Amino acid sequence: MSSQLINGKEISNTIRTGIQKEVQDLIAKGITPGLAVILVGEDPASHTYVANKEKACKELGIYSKLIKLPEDTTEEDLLAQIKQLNEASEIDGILVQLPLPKQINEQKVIETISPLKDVDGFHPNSVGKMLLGQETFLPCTPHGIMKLLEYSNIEVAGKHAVVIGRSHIVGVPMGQLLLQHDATVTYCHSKTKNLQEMTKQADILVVAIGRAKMITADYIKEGAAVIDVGMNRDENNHLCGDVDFDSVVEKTSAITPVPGGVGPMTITMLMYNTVQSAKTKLA
Ligand SMILES: Nc1nc(=O)c2c([nH]1)NC[C@@H]1CN(c3ccc(C(=O)N[C@@H](CCC(=O)O)C(=O)O)cc3)C=[N+]21
Ligand SMILES: [Mg+2]
Repeated sequence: MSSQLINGKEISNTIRTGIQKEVQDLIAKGITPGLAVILVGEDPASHTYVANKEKACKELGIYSKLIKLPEDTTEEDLLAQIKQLNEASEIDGILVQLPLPKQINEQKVIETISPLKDVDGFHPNSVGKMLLGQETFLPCTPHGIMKLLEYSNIEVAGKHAVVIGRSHIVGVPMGQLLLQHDATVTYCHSKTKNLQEMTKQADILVVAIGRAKMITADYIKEGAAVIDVGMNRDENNHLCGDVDFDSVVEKTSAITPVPGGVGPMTITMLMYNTVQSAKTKLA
């Protein structure tokens, strides 16, 4: 079967063109959207993601403020920084890059961010609203995946969607958004028995495990759409996903690559949320 390559880079660019227009309109009205990114420590992958976020802001005309803090930053100092940003009128969105060093309680950090500036959609206030189907900031990766499906004309309603992974950042909200679009949703995780039996029922399979190339052809139903959230390094230090792309591609009707699939969409939806936040300043 011939498979559709879901080009996240291209879909991102299409959506970013629309966002750029919105930014220009806001700037014309005296409002420059602003995003603050706090990066604690020296994790190289985090530095790459943050650099990509900065680049996207620059391209779209969004003001970005990067705050780099040392690995040994205290929780108290980080919370104080966040509180300042909560009050800063030039800042519409606050993102604290995860994971954080072990001396810092992530949940406490997330709950300190003003829900009005929670462009990651991780605050309990945002999570609760999402669960209830109320308007709020949606978490960027699951929201980006819904956009990939939409722009690729992959129907969700009535389909069996299987999500592997139950993180608060990806798996759990992913299943919820798919449910809201009328999919039948199954969650799988590390304690799931007979994972292959589950995934072989998926019309739409979303993989967010964090293990390089774990999902091979044996896990895939013929004609499935496969979305790979993984971001790993293989034995040659090349970026790769959780899906063994070469093994599964022929069985799929559509599939995302890594890189160039979900990653760019995560950043695009962050830009989207930041602009949505800035728009609340309009009279
Ligand atoms: N508070 C918070 N919010 C996040 O949204 C968040 C986070 N913490 N911590 C880490 C994860 C991961 N993440 C990615 C963003 C962009 C790419 C991305 O741009 N990927 C490119 C390639 C990147 C590369 O070249 O290494 C691609 O897939 O094409 C990947 C991963 C956001 N995250
Ligand atoms: Mg993380």
